[in-house]
Amino acid sequence: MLSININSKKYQENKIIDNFKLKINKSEFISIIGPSGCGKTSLLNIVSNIDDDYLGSILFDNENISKSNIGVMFQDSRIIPWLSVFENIMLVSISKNEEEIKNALIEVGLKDYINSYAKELSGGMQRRVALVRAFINKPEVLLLDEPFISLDHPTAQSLRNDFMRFYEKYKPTVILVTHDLKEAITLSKRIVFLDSKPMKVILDFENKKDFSSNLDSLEIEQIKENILSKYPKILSGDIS
Ligand SMILES: Nc1ncnc2c1ncn2[C@@H]1O[C@H](COP(=O)(O)OP(=O)(O)OP(=O)(O)O)[C@@H](O)[C@H]1O
Repeated sequence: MLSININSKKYQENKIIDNFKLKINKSEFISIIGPSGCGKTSLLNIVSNIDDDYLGSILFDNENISKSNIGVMFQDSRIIPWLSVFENIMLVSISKNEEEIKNALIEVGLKDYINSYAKELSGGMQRRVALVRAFINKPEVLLLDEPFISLDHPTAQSLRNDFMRFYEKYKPTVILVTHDLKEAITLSKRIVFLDSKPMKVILDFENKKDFSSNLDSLEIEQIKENILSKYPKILSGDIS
């Protein structure tokens, strides 16, 4: 279990998180939706150990999260442009297993680009490299900050499919931050809606849909409409 318990997070005198608690089961995939500025990125920074300037504790399997293997994926791919695709993955790989890296790149359709410079790839391909990088060390916890944003619809859709294949294979505990309610409904069985000042959970929604459906299906649209009509308070200008 991932146990998030943040008593306080401040930037200077501005307290953005106050007594926030969230428990996520092992291998559970949750989405987090909340208004801009409520503290989602700050939360991911704390869980991923990027930020240790807070009061509270983050435990995974009852141990401090700093002992866990954590993967991340952000809005931008954050790959190194002057290294090859292969070198970008090798750089972060713990096992340094060349065969494994090549197979993972082939699995996301980058067979012909393994030795290309990362800067030569399209935005969608760069995001695939970031996807392989996020999973290459078989993380126990995977944190995603809008990883499918700013891509055209088919590219985003195919990246989501690749992502779900890797998720099913390695089953990490996942937190996905997104503003896209349909994306959250399509990918995750639990959606946590937040509000701001300070950050708090306003709805912890269990998504009981059949997980084979795709984002453009009528079923997903209907679940979205149901959620929005049943819980109008979660409506914010940031949800699409
Ligand atoms: N380094 C910082 N210094 C000061 N204030 C910060 C810093 N980082 C974030 N904040 C403030 O903390 C609050 C939460 O920011 P955060 O980026 O975590 O929100 P968010 O929910 O991820 O927003 P968005 O959806 O727009 O990405 C905001 O009011 C922001 O201005």
